[in-house]
Amino acid sequence: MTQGTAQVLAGPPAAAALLDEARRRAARLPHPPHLALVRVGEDPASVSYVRGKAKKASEVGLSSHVHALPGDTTQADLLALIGTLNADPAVSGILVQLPLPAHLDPAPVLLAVNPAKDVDGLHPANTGALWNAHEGLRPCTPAGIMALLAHHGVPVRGARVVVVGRSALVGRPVAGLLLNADATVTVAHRATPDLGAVTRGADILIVAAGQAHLITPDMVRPGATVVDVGINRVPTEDGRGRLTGDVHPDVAQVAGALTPVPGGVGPMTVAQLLMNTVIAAERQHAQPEVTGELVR
Ligand SMILES: Nc1nc2c(c(=O)[nH]1)N[C@@H](CN(C=O)c1ccc(C(=O)N[C@@H](CCC(=O)O)C(=O)O)cc1)CN2
Repeated sequence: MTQGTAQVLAGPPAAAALLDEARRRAARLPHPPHLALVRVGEDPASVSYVRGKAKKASEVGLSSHVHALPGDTTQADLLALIGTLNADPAVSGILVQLPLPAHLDPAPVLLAVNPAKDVDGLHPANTGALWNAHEGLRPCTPAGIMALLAHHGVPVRGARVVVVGRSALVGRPVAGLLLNADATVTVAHRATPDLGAVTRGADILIVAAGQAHLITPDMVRPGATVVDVGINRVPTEDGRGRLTGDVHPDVAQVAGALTPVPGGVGPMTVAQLLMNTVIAAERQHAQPEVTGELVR
């Protein structure tokens, strides 16, 4: 039972709209915004994501450079590169691809990025701004989810939203963005007893738990909007593997609307990164003093 009745909330058209806006706004700036992509090691998924980000950047008129560091790069060398990129006025945005190899501690690395260039929105200055509803750069997947819902006309204001997952990359920041948009937000996680009782209360259910098919049809209110953020690679007979989400395909029989995996939230992450780079470049153009090492 994989063919359902739920409306498909497709990512590509929403991503295309965001990319069009990024292209238009970038063209108004005196110089193309520049995105520095930092990757450490050769994790195949990270190699592919960073390559995709650089390709999309050039499609919307941004310049980019991939700083590919060897897998045995030290914390000090990585921090030194970030310092150089912070101080370079030609660099509009800096993204450090995650996860980093196990010997590197991501917290000081994210803290080292100038918040004005933090196009991943993960510096505490930006996460604090998010939770206080102040201006700042927003994390890409959460902001992409909000743009996806808006593109497909899903109202958030006043909705009961349940977020499953509390990661720094998705669960926590998307909860903050939803609160700022006047939703009533519940965050559930692995210690939540009777998860189904919580998720059945959702008008909008956002699942970023990293567990394939965690959400089954009995856990979804009929007609609810379900956003599947999971990207799980499951083995196939040909050995190539297949992507599947955190939401069981049969949920399409119950939900009113559902994001597919692939082709749902994923493309929004990259589009939002490029939009963030344009926003960062616009602010730096208006306020050149924040581009150096002054702002932490
Ligand atoms: N510094 C960051 N690291 C990571 C982030 C992030 O936002 N910032 N997010 C993820 C990975 N990611 C981007 O980096 C990402 C994941 C998925 C997609 C995507 O378009 N997925 C496609 C399927 C792609 C495939 O076939 O493999 C889809 O869902 O349709 C883009 C970006 C972790 N790291």
